[in-house]
Amino acid sequence: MPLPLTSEAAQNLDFVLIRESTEGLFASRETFKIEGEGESAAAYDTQKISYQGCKRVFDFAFNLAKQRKAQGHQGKVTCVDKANVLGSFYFMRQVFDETAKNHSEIEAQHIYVDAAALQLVAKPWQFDVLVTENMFGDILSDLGAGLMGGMGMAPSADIGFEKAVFQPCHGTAPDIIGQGKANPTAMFLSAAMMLNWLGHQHNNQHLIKASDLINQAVENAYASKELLPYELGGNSGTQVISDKVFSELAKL
Ligand SMILES: NC(=O)c1ccc[n+]([C@@H]2O[C@H](COP(=O)([O-])OP(=O)(O)OC[C@H]3O[C@@H](n4cnc5c(N)ncnc54)[C@H](O)[C@@H]3O)[C@@H](O)[C@H]2O)c1
Ligand SMILES: CC(C)[C@H](C(=O)O)[C@@H](O)C(=O)O
Repeated sequence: MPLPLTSEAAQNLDFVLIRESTEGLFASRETFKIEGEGESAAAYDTQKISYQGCKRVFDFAFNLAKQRKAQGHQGKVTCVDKANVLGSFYFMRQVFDETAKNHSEIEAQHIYVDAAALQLVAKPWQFDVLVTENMFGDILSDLGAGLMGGMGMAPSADIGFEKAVFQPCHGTAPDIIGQGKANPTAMFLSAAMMLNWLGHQHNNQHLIKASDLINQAVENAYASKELLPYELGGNSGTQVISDKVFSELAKL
């Protein structure tokens, strides 16, 4: 893939960002309030960080790090918080430390979100699995997408205990609507993640194989050096990138 970071280490960039997506600051969408009027008015959004919400997302992060370690990755989980300022994040950090004790074969570390923003740009290859609150995850996942080449490159998944939704990280891209410039790669990679997840859920090797084939076709399409998406300064649009990925898929 063509990457914005030119350092040689960046060529081996491979981390997963896990975002708790049911609570955090976003939970306030249900309870938002404005008190007072005129110049004395103040708006309040309240962050919710629950023990159960933390526990399930941290267990998921450590289990993922374990699977990745078996595939040769670092075996490390980094909790991104702001525990030096907000009590809710101090609480979250305590649950992280408690959970880490049950996964002693995995290295556990913390980083404040502002430091994480710097480190994700300066040395992102130091990370393996990052786990964080909803709002921080919303912001850092776009940063992560930028590191891997842009919004059109980044797949994502919302994974529950039994059900999951897969979609690219990006939104509706209103600034490029109708121009044929949208990069479909994130959509293909999200579909591959979906097949992989379904394959593991249902113990179906065909689905896992189909997922591997899509990933390989995308990799081969970019390895050909024929593609440079608009978001990276090139002129490969939706049709060109799709055609190339389909033709690589047909060869596998
Ligand atoms: N997953 C989601 O449901 C999701 C995620 C983000 C934004 N949104 C919604 O989408 C709308 C637009 O939000 P936004 O503009 O902040 O974010 P966006 O992700 O739609 O766009 C951000 C930037 O990335 C570019 N981009 C996005 N997808 C691209 C692609 N496939 N190929 C090339 N470039 C791409 C856009 O052109 C834009 O410059 C809003 O209504 C927002 O709420 C939804
Ligand atoms: C549209 C918005 C609610 C959405 C989110 O934060 O979940 C988006 O920003 C995203 O990153 O998927």
